[in-house]
Amino acid sequence: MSTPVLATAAGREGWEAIVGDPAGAVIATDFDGTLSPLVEDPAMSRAAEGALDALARLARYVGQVAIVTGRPALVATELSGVSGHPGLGRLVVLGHYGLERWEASTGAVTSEPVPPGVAVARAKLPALLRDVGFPDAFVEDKDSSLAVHTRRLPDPVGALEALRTPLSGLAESVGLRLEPGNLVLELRPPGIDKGVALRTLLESSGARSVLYAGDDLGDLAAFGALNDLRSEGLRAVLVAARSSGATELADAADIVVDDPAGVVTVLTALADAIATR
Ligand SMILES: O=P(O)(O)OC[C@H]1O[C@H](O[C@H]2O[C@H](CO)[C@@H](O)[C@H](O)[C@H]2O)[C@H](O)[C@@H](O)[C@@H]1O
Repeated sequence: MSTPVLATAAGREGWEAIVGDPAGAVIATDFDGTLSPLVEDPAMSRAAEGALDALARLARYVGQVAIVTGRPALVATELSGVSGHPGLGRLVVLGHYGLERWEASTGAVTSEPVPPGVAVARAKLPALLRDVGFPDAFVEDKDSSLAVHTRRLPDPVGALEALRTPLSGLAESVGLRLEPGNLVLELRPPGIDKGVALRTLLESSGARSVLYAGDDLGDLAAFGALNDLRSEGLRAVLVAARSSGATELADAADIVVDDPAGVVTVLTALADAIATR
């Protein structure tokens, strides 16, 4: 498979660094919209065809392969099907934007404590949604955070906008942060994001290079951290999938693809390049 179009010199340097020194590389990818096509019901997300095989091929050569997701680590593990997948025995899943870490080698999850504000928000949320006219908004209770989805409402974008201010008020009143995503508003603990999670992973694995793929606003923090780390000498390839339509991410990427199938193509091309170097 041929090398994908790398729009920037920094991206080309990152790609060459990974191919030339795979043992020093981390391959990290978001789950929803990047490894798995977006679907109406979050419980129905599955890894795209070929995604796990592409990751497993890369895992033979690189220092670390990881999924960095807003999902709870065990949920992402289950939906993606990574547990027990051949070749993914060293994979890690950083869940809840880094609050949790699942290791394929042990099957164990480590996690930070959940702030008490989550329980208060959980109790107040149904009445708030009723009061503002969206009693049918789907609330995904992720234990450490609460995601209010509008995808299945009659006017998903209008509902998202109408819910932003009241949910922001609720989050603030209980010490949480409101984070927007693709037709979702999440009330989650402060101080965690994919930038912090990825930086910690890269430091602990002594990475000299990284490829990170994402699709949504929650991935901007990871892109930001990688841009900062580039000025400290890390080589990086930033991949954006257009799944969620977050143009900010595509604008900041070295490689832009349409969807998870495109991400699989990029991962496969990288594995091919390493295998034939
Ligand atoms: O960090 P990620 O792995 O991308 O997770 C971000 C959120 O993804 C999920 O919501 C998104 O995907 C759903 C399934 O395709 C879709 O229905 C929803 O509209 C999207 O926003 C997940 O449900 C959230 O918990 C994650 O935080």
